[in-house]
Amino acid sequence: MTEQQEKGATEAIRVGVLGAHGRMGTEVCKAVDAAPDLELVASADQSDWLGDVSAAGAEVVVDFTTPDVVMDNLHWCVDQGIHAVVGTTGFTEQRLERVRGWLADKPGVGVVIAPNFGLGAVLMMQFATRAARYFESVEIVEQHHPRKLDAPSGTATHTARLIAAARAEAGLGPVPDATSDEVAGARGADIGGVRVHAVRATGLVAHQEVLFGATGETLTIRHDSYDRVSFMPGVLLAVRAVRARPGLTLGLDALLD
Ligand SMILES: NC(=O)C1=CN([C@@H]2O[C@H](COP(=O)(O)OP(=O)(O)OC[C@H]3O[C@@H](n4cnc5c(N)ncnc54)[C@H](OP(=O)(O)O)[C@@H]3O)[C@@H](O)[C@H]2O)C=CC1
Ligand SMILES: O=C(O)C1=N[C@H](C(=O)O)C[C@H](O)C1
Repeated sequence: MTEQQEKGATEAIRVGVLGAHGRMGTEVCKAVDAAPDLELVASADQSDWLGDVSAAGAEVVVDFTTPDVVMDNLHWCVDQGIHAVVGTTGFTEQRLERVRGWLADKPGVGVVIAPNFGLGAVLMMQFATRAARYFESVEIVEQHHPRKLDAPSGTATHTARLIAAARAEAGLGPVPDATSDEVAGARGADIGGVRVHAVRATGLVAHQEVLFGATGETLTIRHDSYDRVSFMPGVLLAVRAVRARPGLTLGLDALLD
C-alpha cells in the first residue's frame, strides 16, 4: 500500500498550514507530510487567500505567522468551523478573552494555543512554577535568533506569569532589588514583578534560563531548542487532539497529561 493509500484508508486528518514558508511553517509542512495519519491539504503564506484553505477541506489549521495577523487568521478559522493549533506569539489576556468569545458562538470548534510546543520547554515551565514559591529572587533570561520579531518571547512572558501567580499564592512579596532604573532597560522588562531579559544573537535558536535565588544558593532551570524539529512532536500532538477538545486549550500541558 502506498503512503497516499494508507492515509486514505485511515481517514487522515486534513491539515492546512498558515505561515507555511516561514521557519516554523516549513518544518510543520514537512512533519505533517511525513505523518501517516495526517494529510497536508493547504499551505498558505502572506500572499495567499485563506479561502483556498477552506476550499481544500482543511479540518485543522496550524498557524505560525506573526502576532499582528494571527488574530484575524484565528477569527476566520473559528468562523469557518475549522479547528486551530496556534504557535504564534502575542496572546495577551485580552486576546484570549476575544478568542473565548468567538468560540462561545461555535461550540464544536477547538483551539489550542501554546507559547511553546517543545516538550523540554513545557517541563522547564512546570519545574520553574514548582520552584517559584521557595525562592525570594527570580529572573528570566530568554535567548533567540536575531530575526525574531517580538520580545520578550511568548515562552518567557508565559513563564513570568506562571511564576508571578505561584509567588502570589505562596504569599511572597516583591523580588528584592535596590538597583536604580537610571539606564532604561538595564533591568529588563517587568512582567508581573518578574524581570525578563531578552538576548538576540546569530547562532541561537530558542533558549531560556530561569534563575532563582535564596540566601546562600541559586537554582538555574534551563532549556535549549537547537533545532525547530524539537517543536514538531508537540505540534502534531495538538493537531491530533484538537478536534476532540472543543473550546480553548492553553498550553501543551493539558494534552501531555
Ligand atoms: N509555540 C512555539 O512552540 C513556537 C512559536 N514560534 C512563534 O511562531 C511565530 C512564527 O515564527 P517563525 O516561523 O520563526 O517566523 P517567520 O517569520 O519565519 O514565519 C512567519 C511566516 O508567516 C507569514 N505570514 C505573514 N503574514 C501572514 C498571513 N496573513 N497569512 C499567512 N502567512 C503569513 C510570513 O510571510 P512573510 O515572510 O512574507 O511576511 C512568514 O512566512 C512567531 O510568533 C514565533 O514566536 C516559533 C517557534 C516555536
Ligand atoms: O520565535 C521563536 O523562534 C520562538 N518563539 C516562541 C516564543 O516566543 O516563546 C517559542 C520559542 O521560544 C521559539
